[in-house]
Amino acid sequence: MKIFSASKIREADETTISRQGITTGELMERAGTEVFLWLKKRFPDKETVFHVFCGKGNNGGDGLVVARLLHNDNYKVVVDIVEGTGNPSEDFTANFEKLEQNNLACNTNEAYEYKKHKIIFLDAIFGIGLNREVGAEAKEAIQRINNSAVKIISIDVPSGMFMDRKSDIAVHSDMVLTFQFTKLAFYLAGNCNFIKEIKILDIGLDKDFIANEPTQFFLTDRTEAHQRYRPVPAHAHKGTQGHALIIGGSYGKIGAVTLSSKAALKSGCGLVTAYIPKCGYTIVQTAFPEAMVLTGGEEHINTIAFDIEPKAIGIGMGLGQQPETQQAVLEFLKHQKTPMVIDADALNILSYNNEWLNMLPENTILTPHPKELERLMGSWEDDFEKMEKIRAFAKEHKIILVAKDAFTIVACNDRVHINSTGNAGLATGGSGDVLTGIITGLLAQSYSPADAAIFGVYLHGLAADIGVCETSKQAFTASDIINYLGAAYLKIEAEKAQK
Ligand SMILES: NC(=O)C1=CN([C@@H]2O[C@H](COP(=O)(O)OP(=O)(O)OC[C@H]3O[C@@H](n4cnc5c(N)ncnc54)[C@H](O)[C@@H]3O)[C@@H](O)[C@H]2O)[C@H](O)CC1
Ligand SMILES: [K+]
Repeated sequence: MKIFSASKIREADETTISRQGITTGELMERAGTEVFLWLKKRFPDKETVFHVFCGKGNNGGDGLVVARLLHNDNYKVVVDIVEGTGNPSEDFTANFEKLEQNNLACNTNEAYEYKKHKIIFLDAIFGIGLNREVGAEAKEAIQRINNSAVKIISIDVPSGMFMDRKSDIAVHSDMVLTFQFTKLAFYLAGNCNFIKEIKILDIGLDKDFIANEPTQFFLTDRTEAHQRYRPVPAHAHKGTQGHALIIGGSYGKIGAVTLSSKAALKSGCGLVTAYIPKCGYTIVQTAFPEAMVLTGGEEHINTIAFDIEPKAIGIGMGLGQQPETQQAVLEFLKHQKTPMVIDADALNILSYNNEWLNMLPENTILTPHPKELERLMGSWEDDFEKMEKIRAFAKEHKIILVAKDAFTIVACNDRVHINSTGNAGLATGGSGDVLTGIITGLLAQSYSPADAAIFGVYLHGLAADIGVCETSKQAFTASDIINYLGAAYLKIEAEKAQK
């Protein structure tokens, strides 16, 4: 799904208004109606009290439409107009006048006579138009909302959240009902306390505009994942499904390379060879009998040489950083042409030798966690700068950067793909090793590097989303990601079959 900037969203609005021959007020009515219908379905009990906080811009206008529709449908509605939210917009004013015509009073400050659990706060103070720091009055309203113990639903965006820079204070929403497009700011680590759940409401913006307008940002949702997914051909055999080579491991870290190798095979490739130091030979052969094993070095890898022809290579998991290993990795990378995923210690070795980055074959995939990312490309001030640096870094070195985080980012071909699956259960040792294995396995199956990275990250998160429902987040382990890969594939198959 495309992610547009606030200015592109405004353009989508204007195009829709002109192509569909409607007024801005009619579009606002449509947006408000979608919110109303969603609320009505979710909260059918007419004793529900909706306390609507409205700013004076168009987001507040949406709030007024919702308040009126709820009131006319016999819900209990309280409206507060928040001061210090700019000059009233035309459509805000028009809807404000309609409140009175519908006998709905504002700012009555009535104490609720209702039981607390039936109150919902609707947040319509600011939308995508926030363009300066929030002033005292709006801040007070945001704090009042946040300090309440009731359910908070934001219209379009949590009020106070900037779309293009770091936000200091914003509403902590339980649910954001956002119009037509998801927003980049929703996925940034610094904004994680502001949103629990997102629901995108279709308000009928112009389809051609959406399809044709370019953007650099995408959400890897179900549709994007399905487009990249490649079912196993009916006449496949192990020779056609690709051979993955996983290079890593050192004394005490053979588990990393074992996990990675298993994940590669479970992602669907035909054959897996693990290249490890000798100390791991019996461990890998025993723990993972499906793998073939090659060795180099005793307790750490000191040379990388083989006469097999893998279709993809994953390197770095549990590798260690012994001087001999560093030398072996650099020598190896120098001559590589095979599609490759570079992770963990192999990444660290690269970051001490930054000039080597330009020698990597085009579209090599790098999978750093935040600390490894910082070592590679330096630090960042905030999430927006981080995103920009990731994009520029991938472009400069002609590589694919998979920046692992709560919402993992894949930067490739001057585009940024934000993943939508996964959960805190993935914050567990070895989950990165599994991801590298999955991506390498997909590469071996002839997925393009971009598809392997984007779909691999999605699949990894989906396995965790399915898995934690049965294991809990606490008890979920990296091995569980591998165990639930099958369920993730089946879910994708079932979704595709439903279409
Ligand atoms: N396609 C859509 O998404 C639609 C969106 N709608 C809604 O419209 C808002 C955007 O409306 P806009 O009037 O541009 O902005 P806001 O309501 O977010 O508020 C801007 C308002 O507030 C002033 N302002 C900005 N920052 C501050 C500040 N820190 N302190 C005080 N005042 C501030 C600014 O000058 C404006 O006056 C979008 O989010 C949707 O909710 C349409 O209704 C339907 C289509
Ligand atoms: K809002």
